Amino acid sequence: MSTTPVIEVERLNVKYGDFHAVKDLSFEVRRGELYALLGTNGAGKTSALETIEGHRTPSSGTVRAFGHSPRERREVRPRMGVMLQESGFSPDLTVRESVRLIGKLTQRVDDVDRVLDLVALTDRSGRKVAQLSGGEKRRLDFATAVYGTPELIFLDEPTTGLDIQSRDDLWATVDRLRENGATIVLTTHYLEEAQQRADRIGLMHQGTLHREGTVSELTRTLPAVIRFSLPAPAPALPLQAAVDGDRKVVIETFELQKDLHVLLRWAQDQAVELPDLEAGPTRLDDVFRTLSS
Ligand SMILES: Nc1ncnc2c1ncn2[C@@H]1O[C@H](COP(=O)(O)OP(=O)(O)OP(=O)(O)O)[C@@H](O)[C@H]1O
Repeated sequence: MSTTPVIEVERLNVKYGDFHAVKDLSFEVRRGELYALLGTNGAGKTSALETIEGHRTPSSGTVRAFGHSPRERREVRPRMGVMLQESGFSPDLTVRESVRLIGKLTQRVDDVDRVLDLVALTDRSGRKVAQLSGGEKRRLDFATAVYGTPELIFLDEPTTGLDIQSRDDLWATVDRLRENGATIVLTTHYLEEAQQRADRIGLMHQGTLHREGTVSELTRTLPAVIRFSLPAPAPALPLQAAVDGDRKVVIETFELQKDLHVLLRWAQDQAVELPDLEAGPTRLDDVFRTLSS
């Protein structure tokens, strides 16, 4: 199997007139990976992805997909499925006509009924796009990415507007595609989805890639947190803590298990109850907050 990365981005810059939207962005996506490109609003994710997808020309830098420039459309386009934030299907087409059109535009081969079933739109196939609900439209957008089972799939905020069942269905489909070797590039503002699913994450802010790594690489630089309410009066705490005016306590620690043990032993010895006790590792949300702060 080839070890060439599926996507190689080197010092990519995207400018809109005077506005510098993507600044010296470099990253790679390896075959079979789920890479999540995350970031604050306006960070430049869509601009970067549109360039990789071949919809936009870089202001400078290089982008390669399967070792080719994305502008070599005939080489690259049939191998990549793209779910944009909005696909812009014609409102007058039916769902079935729209799905058939995906095949024509992408030059990928698939069975229209199979794809309709995959995105749970079989019973809407005769309906006009204009009559679909927001979630149904999003599932039709998903069809553009999965039609013909491409090797590389871009999902730009795929679950926005989807109910929980549709989200689960979408991720189950993505899991099956990955089992068959597909490479996925994801952007989402639902960080828990990236935390659960991404092999690696790139965090963008104001056009720049600030951090990159696995979830544990990104979160291990920040402390875990223990929280509880402290009844009054209470003996002195056994650990360094921040206590606010409502007697809510926050303990930050890099040794969660050890410090939790110390706290619980103290509470038992002192017969102190700890209402609202919760303890957990650092979440991606916390890493994210450090980006924009
Ligand atoms: N065609 C354009 N002309 C001028 N500015 C643009 C254009 N497209 C995007 N921008 C600007 O470039 C910046 C990056 O936009 P982009 O859509 O790439 O960000 P994003 O990370 O995808 O944001 P979001 O998470 O909000 O979708 C934003 O400030 C946006 O306003």
